[in-house]
Formats: sequence, C-alpha cells, structure tokens
Amino acid sequence: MITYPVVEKFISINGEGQKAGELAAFIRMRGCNLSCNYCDTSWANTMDCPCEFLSTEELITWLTEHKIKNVTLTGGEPLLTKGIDIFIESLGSSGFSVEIETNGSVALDCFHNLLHRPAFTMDYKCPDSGMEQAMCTDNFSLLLSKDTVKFVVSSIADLEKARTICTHYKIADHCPIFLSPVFGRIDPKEIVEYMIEHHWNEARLQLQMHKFIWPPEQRGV
Ligand SMILES: C[S@@+](CC[C@H](N)C(=O)[O-])C[C@H]1O[C@@H](n2cnc3c(N)ncnc32)[C@H](O)[C@@H]1O
Ligand SMILES: Nc1nc2[nH]cc(C(=O)O)c2c(=O)[nH]1
Ligand code: SF4
Ligand SMILES: [Mg+2]
Repeated sequence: MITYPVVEKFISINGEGQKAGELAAFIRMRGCNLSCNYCDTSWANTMDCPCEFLSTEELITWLTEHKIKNVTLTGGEPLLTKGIDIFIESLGSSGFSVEIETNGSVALDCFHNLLHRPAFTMDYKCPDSGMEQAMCTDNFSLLLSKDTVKFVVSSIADLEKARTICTHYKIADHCPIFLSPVFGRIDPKEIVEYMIEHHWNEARLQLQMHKFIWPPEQRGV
C-alpha cells in the first residue's frame, strides 16, 4: 500500500490562486528540490521533518468527514512525492476538485495526461528567489485556462523578468497570470504602480490572504 509523507493537513480558506476565498483542504507533502530564499515553509523541506505516512484511503476518509470539495496539494514540492500521480487520480475519481501548488521545476508532461488532470498553480521562480535556473519552461505550452502561472516577486527587477517571460511564452493565451509579493519584501503598491505603468492588463495582483487573517508565521491555516 502506498503511503504519502504528510507534514500537515488542515481545512481553511484558500488564501491564494483562482479559488482564493473558497474552502479547501490542504495536504502538505514533505521535501523540496529547491531552496527559494523567501520560502515560508522551509521547515517542511528537509527529509528529517516529522511527518505522518498516510494512505489514499486515510486521506480520503479525512476529506469526506470534512465534507470538502476543493483539495490543494502543496509542500514542499508535491509533484516529487512518490506515487502522487496515483493519489491525484484517486482524488479526481472520488469527485474532489484538485489543485497542485508546484514550483515550476518539475516537468508536467506526465501529469498533463492524467485522466483526472488537476489544476496547476505553477510558480515561475524569479531571479531574486535564487532558483530561476531550475525552471522548466517547456511546461508553459501545456497549461490550460484552469491553471495559473504565479510570479512571487521581490523587486521591480523580478517584475521586469515576469513580464518578459509572459510575453515570450504568450502565457496569457493559456491561463491567468498572478503576481504575488514575497511577504514583507516589496510593498504591494509598487506592484500595482508597475502594472499601471506598463498597462499590464493580463496580470492580477494576489496577496496571501491567510497571512492577513492569521499571524503570518502560523502553521495549519
Ligand atoms: C510553499 S510553496 C509550496 C509549493 C511549491 N513548492 C511552490 O513553490 O510552488 C507554495 C507557494 O507559496 C509561495 N511562497 C512561499 N514563500 C512565500 C513568501 N515568503 N511570500 C509569498 N509567497 C510565498 C511559493 O512561491 C508558492 O507559490
Ligand atoms: N490558507 C492557505 N492557503 C494557501 N494556498 C496555498 C498555500 C500553500 O502553502 O501552498 C496555502 C496555505 O498555506 N494556507
Ligand atoms: S519551491 Fe516552494 S517549497 Fe520549495 S523552497 Fe521554493 S517556495 Fe519553498
Ligand atoms: Mg503557504
């Protein structure tokens, strides 16, 4: 029986993305291949982080008990979890609406062809994250309208790079573009001013809502 290394699971409102404000269940998997210098869940990224090994049946029982429709798989990097494709199919065939928060370094081609293809919220790691060299830009051509490309920006230089990438890969023809400030590192006003200055109608500012509702460092919300 496959089990998955879950470092936390909780019900909350989704603080980010196309379903921001809707109830969702979050399942956070252990381990990540990147180390973004702003990561707000770096505690979950090491392989010695305490976790529970849970089976599909245990996780679906928990979701069913909470009468939840939306499920977000996050981490760490959820797409590196062994057998995650099987879990995604099980969630989809059980009727859950599945969103994956993924870091942009994992090739999506094998997940794109799943019977129950989830919605991907895929980061493009901007230069100031220190992780841009790991980006798998072949993913852009696979994205659909239910997916999102998210740029988590630290600076105007990051915004410049985000705009260049959007133009080059014609991202707005595939899916929505979200701009999210690295929490506390850039004033969201600067992002709005940048959008106005560059007539950037295709982009959408998003703030991590849960960090305004609860203390920004709080886990499990
Ligand atoms: C913790 S990551 C986990 C999923 C995956 N590893 C990824 O990077 O997309 C979830 C989302 O939180 C964002 N994030 C992490 N730290 C952040 C911070 N300090 N401020 C804003 N967003 C942050 C990431 O960029 C990503 O979009
Ligand atoms: N409420 C809430 N919404 C979220 N959306 C994406 C999250 C994540 O950490 O991936 C997250 C999270 O940690 N909490
Ligand atoms: S890829 Fe995601 S989980 Fe990994 S370090 Fe970056 S923000 Fe954190
Ligand atoms: Mg988070």
